[in-house]
Amino acid sequence: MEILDLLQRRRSNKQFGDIAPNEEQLQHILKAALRAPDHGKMKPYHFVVIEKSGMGKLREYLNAAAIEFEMDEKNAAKADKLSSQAPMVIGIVAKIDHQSPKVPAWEQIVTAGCATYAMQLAANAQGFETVWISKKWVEGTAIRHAFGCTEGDKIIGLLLIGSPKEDDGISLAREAEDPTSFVSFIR
Ligand SMILES: Cc1cc2nc3c(=O)[nH]c(=O)nc-3n(C[C@H](O)[C@H](O)[C@H](O)COP(=O)(O)O)c2cc1C
Repeated sequence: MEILDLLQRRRSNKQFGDIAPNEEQLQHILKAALRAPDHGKMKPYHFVVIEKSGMGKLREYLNAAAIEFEMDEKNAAKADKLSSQAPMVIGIVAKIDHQSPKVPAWEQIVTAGCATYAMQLAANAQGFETVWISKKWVEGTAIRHAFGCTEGDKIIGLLLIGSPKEDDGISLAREAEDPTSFVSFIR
């Protein structure tokens, strides 16, 4: 796929087939993350790859969060379902140095966000659907512990990745959007 076409028409999808990226495809995804713009070359992130065999554990962490935050039935059910939606999940932890004299926390979080988006695009480019999920669950004690978070860290997302549900390739927006109303110029 043409890179500009992907950039202009990518979309998220919560429906997945059974196939996860293989080792080589996963490496491409992770290597894309490492080239996110990064003030001070801090690499302020950590990625936790959850494969099919680890989904039972992810389910435990998310269910624990539902209890911890006293979620209503609807959200508890969503938390329970999340681990069965995609064949691979990558957890993204923003490893924030709150003492950095040069790079404020917000810049480090943006870098982790750019890394996440780079992973989405690298997955799309290899024929995989993705969706970035966060919600309150990612603040749970169990998942934070499992992801190796220290106090100042923030889990910014669970990136669900998998093959398209149907055999006809990844879903894309029909056409690029018109940016006119989001742009001004100084000339
Ligand atoms: C930081 C972040 C957190 C998100 N968390 C959720 C979420 O918890 N649940 C959800 O349905 N979508 C969430 N989204 C939005 C989806 O990933 C997706 O972008 C949205 O459904 C719009 O689809 P599109 O990417 O095709 O425009 C989040 C996006 C970002 C950037």
